[in-house]
Amino acid sequence: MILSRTVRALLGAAADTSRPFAVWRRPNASGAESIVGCSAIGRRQIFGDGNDGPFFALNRFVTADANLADAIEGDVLVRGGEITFRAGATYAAGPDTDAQAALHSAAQSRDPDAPIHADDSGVRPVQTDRAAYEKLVKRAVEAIGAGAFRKVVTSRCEARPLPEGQDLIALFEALAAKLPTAYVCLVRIPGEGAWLVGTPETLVSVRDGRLATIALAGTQWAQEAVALADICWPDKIIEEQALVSAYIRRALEAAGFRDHEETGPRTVAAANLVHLRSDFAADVKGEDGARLGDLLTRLHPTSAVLGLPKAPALDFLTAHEGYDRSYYTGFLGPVGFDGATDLFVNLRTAQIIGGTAYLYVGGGIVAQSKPDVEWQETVEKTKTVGTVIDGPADGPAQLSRAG
Ligand SMILES: C=C(O[C@H]1C=CC=C(C(=O)O)[C@@H]1O)C(=O)O
Repeated sequence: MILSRTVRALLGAAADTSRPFAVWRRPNASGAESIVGCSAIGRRQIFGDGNDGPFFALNRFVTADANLADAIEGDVLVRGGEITFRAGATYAAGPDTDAQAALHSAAQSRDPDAPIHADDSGVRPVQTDRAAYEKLVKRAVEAIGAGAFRKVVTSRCEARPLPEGQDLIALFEALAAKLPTAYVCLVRIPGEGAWLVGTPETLVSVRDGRLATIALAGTQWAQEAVALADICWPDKIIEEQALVSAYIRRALEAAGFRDHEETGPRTVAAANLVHLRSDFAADVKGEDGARLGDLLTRLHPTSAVLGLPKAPALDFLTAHEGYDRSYYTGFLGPVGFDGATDLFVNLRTAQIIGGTAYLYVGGGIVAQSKPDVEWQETVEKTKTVGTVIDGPADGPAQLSRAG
């Protein structure tokens, strides 16, 4: 998937004029879609009254209200390669406002081949080295042993330099080519760098009157060629994933979606990794949004990114994790875009500030977890986005080994 020169020029003009944009390729889709905001990032309610998208939502790991997100307004949309501009309640082929006209004219005079960079400003996250991460995991296992919680998801950040003059869109295209089944997106936020994401995890999707969510947990990585169906999971991981499924089931029921369907767990591939995944679906035809908003606030952050029970797990992370996750393990995605809302957990992700990519990675810790294995799991997880940061794209990622 290669963005057209016209779309490249539009996104480049947005970057040059400090306007936020998001460009994404949905799982198994061939083309990309985009939203460009003509104003700075604002705040929007995702589900509920007054939600008249489209906009692109971004929420942080720690948030007072998951249903109230940072938002890139849908002032300009790109669908099927076609650019349209918001004109009141509809979209037109040409600009309708002065801000849209200014963006359009900046796009027309921009060299489409000129690279698009991330701003060099933004708060750079603190990195955690191997010794400190293993100490964190050991501490988490001790807290579980002392009965503080059953599971906690610890994480860390690692910086990698980008090649000189690296183009953000080239990184996005390379990642999309590598990860055909992931949700791949690039969000450029003036003053805060950009996020490059290749996530396997849907948080909530609502389209055609159906709601879908998943419980994703447990990680193994490649050792030798094994068919997905033949991959065995230790009891520790089966229990860890079952905890996440139980948590999602409870959230669905508490929000009033009692007649939901559940399938799985089954093994799924995500780049060089495999996970256990259960799928949940419910009929939401005629919903006014209140129950969906309630569900979102119950789901986020799920026990796949925080732990269980949530409150003591968060207290532990606040006290010991030692850095700000920012949008990592938050969620993002288009809202009210062609009548659908698709939110994904911000995993397998890098924040790019200037010429540096900050990779965020983590893993679920339970009573039997071993610090060195948990460290290795985070190293394996850096490879999902790291594959395009460290080298050129060479076709879709293959699961060659499992263990
Ligand atoms: C927290 C991450 O992964 C989560 C999602 C799938 C599997 C996970 C695990 O095996 O621990 C994590 O819960 C991450 O990739 O940074």
